[in-house]
Amino acid sequence: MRHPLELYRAEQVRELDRRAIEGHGIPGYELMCRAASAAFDRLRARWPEVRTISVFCGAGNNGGDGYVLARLALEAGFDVQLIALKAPADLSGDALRAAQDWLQAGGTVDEAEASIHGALLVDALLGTGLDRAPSGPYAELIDRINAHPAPVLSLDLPSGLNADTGQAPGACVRAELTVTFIALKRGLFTGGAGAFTGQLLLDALDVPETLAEDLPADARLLEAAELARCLPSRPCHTHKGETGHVLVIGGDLGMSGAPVLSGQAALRTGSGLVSLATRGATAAAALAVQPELMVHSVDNPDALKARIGAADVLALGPGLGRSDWSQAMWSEAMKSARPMVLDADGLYWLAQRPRERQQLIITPHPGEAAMLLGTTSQAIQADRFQAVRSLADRYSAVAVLKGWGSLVATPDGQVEVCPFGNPAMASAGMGDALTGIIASLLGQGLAAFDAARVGVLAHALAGDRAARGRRQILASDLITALAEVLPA
Ligand SMILES: NC(=O)C1=CN([C@@H]2O[C@H](COP(=O)(O)OP(=O)(O)OC[C@H]3O[C@@H](n4cnc5c(N)ncnc54)[C@H](O)[C@@H]3O)[C@@H](O)[C@H]2O)[C@@H](O)CC1
Ligand SMILES: [K+]
Repeated sequence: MRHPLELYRAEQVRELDRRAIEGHGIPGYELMCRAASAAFDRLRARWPEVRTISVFCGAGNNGGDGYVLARLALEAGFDVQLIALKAPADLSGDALRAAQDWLQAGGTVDEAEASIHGALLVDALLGTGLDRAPSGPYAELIDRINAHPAPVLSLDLPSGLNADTGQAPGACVRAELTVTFIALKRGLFTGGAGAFTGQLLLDALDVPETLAEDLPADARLLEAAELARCLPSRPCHTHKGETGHVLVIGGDLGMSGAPVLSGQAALRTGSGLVSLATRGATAAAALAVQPELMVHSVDNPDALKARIGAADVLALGPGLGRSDWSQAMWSEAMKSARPMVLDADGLYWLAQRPRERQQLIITPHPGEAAMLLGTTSQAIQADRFQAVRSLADRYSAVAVLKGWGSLVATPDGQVEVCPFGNPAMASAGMGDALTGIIASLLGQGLAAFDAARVGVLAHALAGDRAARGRRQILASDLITALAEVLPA
């Protein structure tokens, strides 16, 4: 049924649960038992030496999963401590039945304050039902779990994480392994989620293949194989005039490095010709760094117009600045109908003077996204899916929202999520490299959405390749690594 790359909102996963129960006659308690059993199998595979566990159960069905897992572990001869935030008698539905079966099997229930004695902690406090920041005993218990030295297995979601947004509104469990059920929740892949999930595994609970028919996924995960799929191999007679001429426009005084990085990235991604249109004073410095670039000193709009006439694709914004020169260059470039990637101060000018144009890709980080949508970066991060859709809609552009779990959206609401990339990439110039990669792909004939999503993917994979075991990499390291991740 669901392709494993398809991502859903919590409400859609509830609908899948409902269809399994009502449409296919699989009782809710049976699903709960399958979930617990799948998680217990993973627990034993991951921590084969562990025989003592502490299971933390909340008041809903996530807690029910915990009760069933506790019973399965008890029956398998484990020493099981169960700490509950609500007395079994106060539970309802399947969770109540799970708790009754636990007690029937001889299990006991500790209160929230009990000292924790497991060598492994199973987090079944909150799942997709989270509807507010944990407080009181929930927040205290989450803090105690995180302070405890034992590893944590989270059921369905790390408790405290919002399944839709990937944000934790308050305390949130930091798991070493998360086993998620039925379908992938979109919030597991962006925002702050990576800090909480640890390794992530999906178990679809053997529900019928047809369950997700007529239920379009909310978003889709990018996979590495897309690179080879979207970048066909080149015919033997390819020459440099056939692979797109990229013009990078930027490099105000003191900012000549940014367009050079974009230009280098475009060259490495496969552009045959890459030109820079930059300020007279910085042109010589740019040329000295990378002789394969064609560097033009452009001091007025007419000079830029001539350069645009010779190019196939524009990358507008790297180091563009906010001076009169910057504004004049921006206005001239925006008149052209060439496909364009707009980044950095190019986005600053767009926020000042919103306008529509065909074939536009915008690549803001959360701060720039906030500027474009007239809000704060906290508000952007609070719901990145909503933000990237708003950007694409408001600017009639393909929008890339950068940051962990980069998102790419079309104006009609399609969203793809990049699950690659790493914290060693948190350094200056990474965005300039991405701009150059995407512009290069546009120049090689990819449609705007493909150029953006495959560009984000290539950038993240090159970042992962360059980072292997390193704390920090430079944008130039990533650009060099592009050669290793792009198909020949
Ligand atoms: N049949 C099903 O629907 C299945 C559900 N499953 C499990 O059920 C979970 C969803 O169950 P529920 O919808 O009962 O939701 P949860 O178990 O996630 O939590 C809901 C309860 O927590 C309370 N709550 C929400 N936020 C809180 C907060 N910050 N602090 C304290 N309490 C809070 C709610 O008021 C409600 O009582 C899934 O994540 C999954 O683990 C699985 O067993 C698979 C089958
Ligand atoms: K949980």
